[in-house]
Amino acid sequence: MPAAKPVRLGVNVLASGRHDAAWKTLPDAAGLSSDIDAFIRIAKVAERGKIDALFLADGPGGLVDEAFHRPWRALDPITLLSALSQVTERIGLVATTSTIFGHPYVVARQIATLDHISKGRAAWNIITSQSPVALAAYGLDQGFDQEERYRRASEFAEIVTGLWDSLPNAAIVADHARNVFVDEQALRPIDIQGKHFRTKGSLSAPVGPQGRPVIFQAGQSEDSKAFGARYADALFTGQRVIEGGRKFYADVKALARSNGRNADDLLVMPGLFPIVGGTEQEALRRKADLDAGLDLDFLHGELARHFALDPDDLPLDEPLPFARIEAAEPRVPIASRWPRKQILSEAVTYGWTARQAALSNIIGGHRMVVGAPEQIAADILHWIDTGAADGFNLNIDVQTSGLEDIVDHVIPILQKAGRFRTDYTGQTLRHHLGLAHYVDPRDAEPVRHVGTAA
Ligand SMILES: Cc1cc2nc3c(=O)[nH]c(=O)nc-3n(C[C@H](O)[C@H](O)[C@H](O)COP(=O)(O)O)c2cc1C
Repeated sequence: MPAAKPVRLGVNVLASGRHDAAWKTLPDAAGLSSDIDAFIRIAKVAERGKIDALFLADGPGGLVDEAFHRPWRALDPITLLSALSQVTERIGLVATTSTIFGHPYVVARQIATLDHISKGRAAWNIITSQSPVALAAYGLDQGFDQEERYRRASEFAEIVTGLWDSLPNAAIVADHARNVFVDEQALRPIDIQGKHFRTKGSLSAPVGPQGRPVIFQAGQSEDSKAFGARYADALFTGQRVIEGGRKFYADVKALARSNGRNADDLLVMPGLFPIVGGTEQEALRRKADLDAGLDLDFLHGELARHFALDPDDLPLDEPLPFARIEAAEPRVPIASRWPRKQILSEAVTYGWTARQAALSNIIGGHRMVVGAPEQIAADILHWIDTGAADGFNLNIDVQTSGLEDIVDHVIPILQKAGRFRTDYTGQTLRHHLGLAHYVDPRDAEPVRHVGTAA
């Protein structure tokens, strides 16, 4: 029988936590969005829990909508992770940047730099989003349609990955006698003249400790799956219902295989929003206490916005009008597509009212599970053992108390079951995630067949 799969866990780092009213329970919430000490505290607790990675999602430009209602993560992810790399030793560091804005050279250089300064713990999380506020921030009048968005993303990824391979360490000869430091002949410059981006030459940073930084990708559409199965090592996705999770998992693993990849080299990590208590009752009480601080009018409005309807179309205590919601689908903005699909999948499964839907983490979008540590651990293992996930990106309800509950009460159960590390066994994020050190195929050992001449 094959060994049970290890659980992969990331922490989606949000200033006050995922619960939209978490900030009301915290002192000094006004300063949280840009408080380096608060992020250091989160990083240290996560590393104490031997968690695979800190995951920094991001709004690519402009003040995010979230900021009008709760603390947001105001600090640039790459700069923040660079600082966190110096106060942690092992935990992975995942930085989100978009393929819509800026030039891929900059991203290749920044992530390569993070990989060097963290000694092999960096990952790039690719997003393709183009919110109106970000478009405005970058002076763009309009975004790209779906096909063009992914064509642009592919060019972006080709350039970033090509640049990451372009200055092999073997090229740094430091040869005193010949007065040569970098051997130009050993470089692997790229020359990509695309529709969206053009570049020529080599990166200014050498190949890093992982061979290549890890690549995550966040998305959900069919185009996103095809893109991720080609370029990513791990997919961050939103899945609220296990059947949908299994379908996504099977689809992307099949796509990876059809690209000639080993399906185990593409990890699937949906978001998960656990609310933990000593007992199920305590967890439900924690959730009820937090929910009491929510702004229901705002959430009702956001639910309507996800469905491209008016709040009056969604009376709070009536079942959701599914036919009307379906009819409005063509008007749904891109940013609402994935949360809409996920909220609907759960609402249809459980026959929710608008109130139940509005209170189901519609801003964060991810599946909520409320219970005792044993229940949370069992849920995680059930998804992994029935082909719906390789691990989860945890959205912590309140930082850092919720993370401490996971680290001190849920992770020990997974460890006891032999499904989660009791200590880090390697230095790099690739190692933590069970991914091989990356070797440029041009340097790979040729396959020798038994019985043939060398
Ligand atoms: C789980 C998940 C996480 C995402 N995280 C971000 C993010 O941090 N910042 C962002 O601007 N967009 C984010 N996105 C949006 C995606 O990059 C993409 O724009 C969106 O999914 C629409 O594209 P698609 O319909 O092709 O999936 C996320 C999407 C998903 C599914």
